[in-house]
Amino acid sequence: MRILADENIPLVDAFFGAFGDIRRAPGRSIDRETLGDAEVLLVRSVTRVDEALLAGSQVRFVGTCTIGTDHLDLEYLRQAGIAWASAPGCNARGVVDYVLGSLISLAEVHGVDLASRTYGVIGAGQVGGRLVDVLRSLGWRVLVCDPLRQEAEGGDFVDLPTILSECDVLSLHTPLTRSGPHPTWHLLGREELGRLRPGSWLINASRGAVVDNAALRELLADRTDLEAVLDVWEGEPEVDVALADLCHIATPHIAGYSLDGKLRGTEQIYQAFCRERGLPPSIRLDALLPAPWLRELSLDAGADPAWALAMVCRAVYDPRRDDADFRRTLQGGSAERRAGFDALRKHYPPRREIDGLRVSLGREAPILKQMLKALGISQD
Ligand SMILES: NC(=O)C1=CN([C@@H]2O[C@H](COP(=O)(O)OP(=O)(O)OC[C@H]3O[C@@H](n4cnc5c(N)ncnc54)[C@H](O)[C@@H]3O)[C@@H](O)[C@H]2O)C=CC1
Ligand SMILES: O=C(O)C(=O)[C@H](O)COP(=O)(O)O
Repeated sequence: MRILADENIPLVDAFFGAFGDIRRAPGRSIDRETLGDAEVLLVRSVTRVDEALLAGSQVRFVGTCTIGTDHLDLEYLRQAGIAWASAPGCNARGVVDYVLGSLISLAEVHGVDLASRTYGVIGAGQVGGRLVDVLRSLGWRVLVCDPLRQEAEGGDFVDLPTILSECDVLSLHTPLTRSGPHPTWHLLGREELGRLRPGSWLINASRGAVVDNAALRELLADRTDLEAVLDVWEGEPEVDVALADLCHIATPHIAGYSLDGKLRGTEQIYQAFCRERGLPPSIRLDALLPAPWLRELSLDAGADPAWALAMVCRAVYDPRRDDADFRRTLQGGSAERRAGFDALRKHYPPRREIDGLRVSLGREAPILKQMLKALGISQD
């Protein structure tokens, strides 16, 4: 069997080597010619998979090692009878860790107690749902907007205008959709952005075009009370440099780039491929994951909880480093910036997820214990 894989998919040989010959190509340059006679196509989010790419090809299975599927033309795949799979939830924890790290940085700069803010999570699936659980377990007030879940489940959801009028922090976790009853393209357009509360913080680690980037740039230039954290950009790898300059944290679409999340993505596609072929999966990620560089921390039971939260989160992941790396790439011309965006993603350092850490407390400390539990951290 002939397999073509994005060169940035880790562990392709380990999981797919037994199935046939594997060729690799940069995801953005995969076209009809690169595809050749491949029967299996493994991609990440940067390859547009549609009729233009696949018509007349021999591809029978497409796997995207990502949560998002907006780069796949699912209707075409269905009509063409081509099996496909994505990796739901694979890197959700990494995105939650990114949001936590961003909040900690914002709180430090503004001298704000994170517990005093009201959080609005827009889109409460794998990522948003986990974020809501963590924030609520920390004892913070969280409002959730997810009209699809609201219609399906009823319950404790609010609409977008309520989020805009009541929340000090907005975090976007919807897919990018352009049709259907609740499309998300420019969900936060000029009008919605204009209704942000004074001193609001906006975090977008979903897809760039969920926010009108030009409108956000104009707003941030005008209203210095607002803060934005952007991991995703309209038109990436091209980035609106003026917008990035106005952001508190700006990163090149790496919010979900935990090592665990990336490897899980490959494993999930391997499992989906095995299911498709009626084969029992025989390779497990547990056996392939390297040990984390940091396994354990010890906290004194008398530590201040807000300080401890920041220390523990930052010990594992601090998005300020990614922000600094990214800003250096924004100095050059357009071609250099695009290359810089992709190079940072291709050579991303190993980053682990917070819930892989163990923390010992020494003696009883109920508030710290609850904080660690909220983060999903095991305690001795
Ligand atoms: N920056 C990054 O590195 C990453 C970005 N992502 C992006 O985050 C998105 C969300 O990921 P998951 O939570 O795993 O997806 P998911 O499909 O589990 O959840 C998405 C949620 O958004 C809701 N939703 C859809 N339209 C909405 C609307 N108009 N308003 C409010 N809610 C709406 C859905 O009902 C669903 O509950 C992905 O589709 C992907 O685009 C995902 C992983 C990493
Ligand atoms: O899983 C998703 O959805 C994401 O956004 C991924 O983190 C994107 O990773 P790449 O495919 O852009 O490497």
